[in-house]
Amino acid sequence: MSISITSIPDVADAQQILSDDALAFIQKLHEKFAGTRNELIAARSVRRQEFSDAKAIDFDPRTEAVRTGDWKVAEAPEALRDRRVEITGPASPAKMAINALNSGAKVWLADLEDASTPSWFNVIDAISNLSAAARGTLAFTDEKTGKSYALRTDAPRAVVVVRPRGWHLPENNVLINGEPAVGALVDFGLHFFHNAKVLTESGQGPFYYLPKMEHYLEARLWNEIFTFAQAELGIAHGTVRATMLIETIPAAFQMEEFLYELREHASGLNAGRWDYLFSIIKTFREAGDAFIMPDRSAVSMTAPMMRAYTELLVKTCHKRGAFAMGGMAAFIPNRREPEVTAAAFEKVRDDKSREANDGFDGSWVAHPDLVDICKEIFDAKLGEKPNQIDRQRPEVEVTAAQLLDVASAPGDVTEAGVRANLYVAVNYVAVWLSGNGAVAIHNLMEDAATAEISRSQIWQQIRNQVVAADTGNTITAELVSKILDEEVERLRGEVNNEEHFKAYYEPAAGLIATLTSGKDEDFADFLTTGAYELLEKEYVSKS
Ligand SMILES: CC(=O)SCCNC(=O)CCNC(=O)[C@H](O)C(C)(C)COP(=O)(O)OP(=O)(O)OC[C@H]1O[C@@H](n2cnc3c(N)ncnc32)[C@H](O)[C@@H]1OP(=O)(O)O
Ligand SMILES: O=CC(=O)O
Ligand SMILES: [Mg+2]
Repeated sequence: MSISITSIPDVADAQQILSDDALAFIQKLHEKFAGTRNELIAARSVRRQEFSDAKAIDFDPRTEAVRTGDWKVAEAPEALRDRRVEITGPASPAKMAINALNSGAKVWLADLEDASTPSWFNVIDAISNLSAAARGTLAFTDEKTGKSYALRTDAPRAVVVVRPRGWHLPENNVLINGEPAVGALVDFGLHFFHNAKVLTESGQGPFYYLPKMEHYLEARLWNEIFTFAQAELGIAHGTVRATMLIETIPAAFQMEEFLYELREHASGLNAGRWDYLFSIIKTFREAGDAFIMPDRSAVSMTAPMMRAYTELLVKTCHKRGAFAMGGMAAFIPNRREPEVTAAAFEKVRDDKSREANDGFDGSWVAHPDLVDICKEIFDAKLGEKPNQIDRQRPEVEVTAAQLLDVASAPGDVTEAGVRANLYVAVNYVAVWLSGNGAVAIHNLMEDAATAEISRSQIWQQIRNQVVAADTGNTITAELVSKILDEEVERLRGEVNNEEHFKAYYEPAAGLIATLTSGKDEDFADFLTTGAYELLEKEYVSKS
């Protein structure tokens, strides 16, 4: 087997990050694990069709012994015993990495996933920033503003937990025998190769968040990867700690199995609510009325199916000695608009209070100005304790029917909701193509997961001939196409820069038009797969 790269991105230490030794490590990971990854990805769509045909999923009787057995995950290392507030955000640009590390949060989820466009520049810049952060040398001067950024030394910095790409995305800039590498293995492998030892020696470690898994065999694969990588670099078995996102509907039926598979490396589970909603829509997209979700803006964490999901997650984690981590409230403060900030603070306060009261051990925030609110709420709940893993929830009993009870979610499907979804989906993809994987739109954080909900809802509404509650119109491909044209024109006016519009918004609109058609052949498993192909095109910039 041979490994090559398409180019060296314009990042100061890119040569070193892409050294022969580092690439040889990626190649070994690929040789050992890419085949299994490919099989597991292929198995997803077979199972998805079965779930949709059955209009149901159930707990697997074959793994009953895991669910009833007496076992626990490995004890948390000191650096991960207190996770009451975690800030998420991309690891590139460096200023965001520094802002996150300095934010006062206990943990920084350094994101190469939902919040990141995986351009070659961004991937290598992220690894470069993570490497400098691990060594305490990360610094940055913003050429536009002249502002300098340095790591704080007056107070503890956030512990770094890296989220590699989901299993589905390739890395087209690393070729193994001429074929694209697996994005997740490149992200995991480069961070591990360069930083695992340094982090371990400094009292942290190679800590990861694992996204978008659909089956416990995918967790088993990660466990094998960790075991191999540790042995290969002479790092003690069990040094890696991974928090798995439960953010697909099949995964909700396998929380115990996920923790069991990774028990020697597991830190906990996270309730990734946005991808979870997307996964419900995706899995049951043609399964009829019982799975039609109300407008995205109407679905909240208090909907019965979301309560069932989070209650089961807390119960399962604490039974197994693992952390239960809350998810992302998408409301974003705005330093220039105090009333927006006040509204965001109130909504985030409600969200984090519910999570703390339910027994979560900590939660996520999307912006540095939200760290104090989350911290204050968990401080009040935890008192002197670093977490509330000792709080068992024996009273919680969650059935398959409750997890799948989409019909009870209050709210309607409206044409206004269709319009909002189209606006957000096109706008987000355009920003993504320009190199930013997260953006505030109408005071909400939008990232790959939230945009997935927007585009998949429309496909589902067309396919199931849903009637809009506000206009009485049936949502058809023709109606969506008309609204899409109107929203694209609106965006053209707002962007007010024809060159920029043509470079990013036109390809984004084309992609969204295809993905929302309601036709089987157009439902892509992931929006970012098509967007990634567009990234390759000449008119889309590298950073
Ligand atoms: C579904 C999920 O997976 S959720 C997890 C994935 N999503 C995310 O991680 C999104 C994280 N959040 C963000 O990326 C950003 O907050 C955005 C894009 C939503 C908004 O960013 P901006 O428009 O830059 O916000 P704003 O202008 O208020 O930022 C103020 C300052 O805070 C910084 N900042 C904002 N959010 C973050 C963050 N998450 N991490 C680090 N710094 C941040 C900005 O860089 C800026 O710094 P500066 O003053 O030094 O220039
Ligand atoms: O990754 C988190 C989510 O909500 O999706
Ligand atoms: Mg997600």
